[in-house]
Amino acid sequence: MKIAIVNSSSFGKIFPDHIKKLEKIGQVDRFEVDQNIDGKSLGQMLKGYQYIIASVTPFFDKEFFENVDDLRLISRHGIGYNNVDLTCAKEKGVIVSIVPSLVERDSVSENNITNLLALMRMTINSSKKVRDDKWEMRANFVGNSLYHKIVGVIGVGNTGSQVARTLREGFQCRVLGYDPYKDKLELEQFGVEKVDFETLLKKSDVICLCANLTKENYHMINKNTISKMKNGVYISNTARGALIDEKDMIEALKNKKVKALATDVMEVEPARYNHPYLQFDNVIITPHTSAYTKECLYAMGESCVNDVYNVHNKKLPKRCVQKESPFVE
Ligand SMILES: NC(=O)c1ccc[n+]([C@@H]2O[C@H](COP(=O)([O-])OP(=O)(O)OC[C@H]3O[C@@H](n4cnc5c(N)ncnc54)[C@H](O)[C@@H]3O)[C@@H](O)[C@H]2O)c1
Ligand SMILES: O=C(O)[C@H](O)[C@H](O)COP(=O)(O)O
Repeated sequence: MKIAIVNSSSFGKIFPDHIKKLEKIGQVDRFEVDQNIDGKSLGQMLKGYQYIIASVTPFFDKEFFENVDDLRLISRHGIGYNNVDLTCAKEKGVIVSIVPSLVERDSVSENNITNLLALMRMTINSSKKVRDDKWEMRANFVGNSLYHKIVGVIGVGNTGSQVARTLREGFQCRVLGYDPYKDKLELEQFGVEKVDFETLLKKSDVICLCANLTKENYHMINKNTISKMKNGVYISNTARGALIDEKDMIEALKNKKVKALATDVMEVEPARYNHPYLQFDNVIITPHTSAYTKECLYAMGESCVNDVYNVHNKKLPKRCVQKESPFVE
């Protein structure tokens, strides 16, 4: 048996005891590949592997599946599976798994709120002034309070519901939720008022993006939808970069329609130092690290190892995407 860990080997993301467990099943190899690697090269590189533990990149597309032979499982070290062509995986008999909901919920929702608070209180810029010996400039850092704001959560799943609960209980926010796949009652248990997209855009002081990326919601935050938002809205995105049309967001930051943006995710990752977002002081970018707490990463690794063991023992993984997703054709 051969197990490939792709783009997840660096910086201790997969813990040594997990590697040891995997080595009990077979040979474990690690690959670091460019996110733009073509499917054919990726498939040829991973030919002969039965199990892949995969990061958020690269893309496992049609060409990839055409070039692998006895692959059994792609275990996403994460929740978003937008980098895997599920239809082709299904045709080829490859199981695609993701980590159980609760594994990432707390760390990711925590980072959505952390980044949001850092934006609203200008924490990064004010702290930088102290390093630059400019304490006297403190009056430049009058922010906004998060307490009692109207927050719009787009995508009320694991992350979204926990963001909502924390902001409602902790910060006494009113939380509006837009999620076409969740009914009113489901949202109410998190204290979220179910609204349509237009209402959310129109009424929210703060918008938290927590939806999975699909063909339907690609660039859902664009010139048209931004124009419907309140002037001076704050946005925090921990879901996927491609939910936002970056060129339209840059325009909105320039004309101050959007007061500030925090994003942990970019349409093209890694984002480089010269990305146009970085011309703005009121933008915070974190390098896709919402899940990066020791607690969360350990549980993610554990889950991937369990998935490999389950498929190796002819059982289904705990969360098989093809079984549970409404987005599989
Ligand atoms: N930054 C990170 O490190 C990190 C970590 C975990 C997850 N994520 C991303 O965040 C996403 C959400 O994570 P989750 O655990 O909450 O997933 P989830 O599947 O529990 O929740 C996603 C929610 O979005 C909803 N949704 C789907 N399409 C929508 C649309 N067009 N408009 C509004 N809502 C829509 C779904 O119905 C679902 O309730 C993941 O798919 C992943 O891409 C990022
Ligand atoms: O979808 C997720 O859960 C995360 O975006 C992602 O998986 C982060 O972890 P990585 O794949 O970089 O290990």
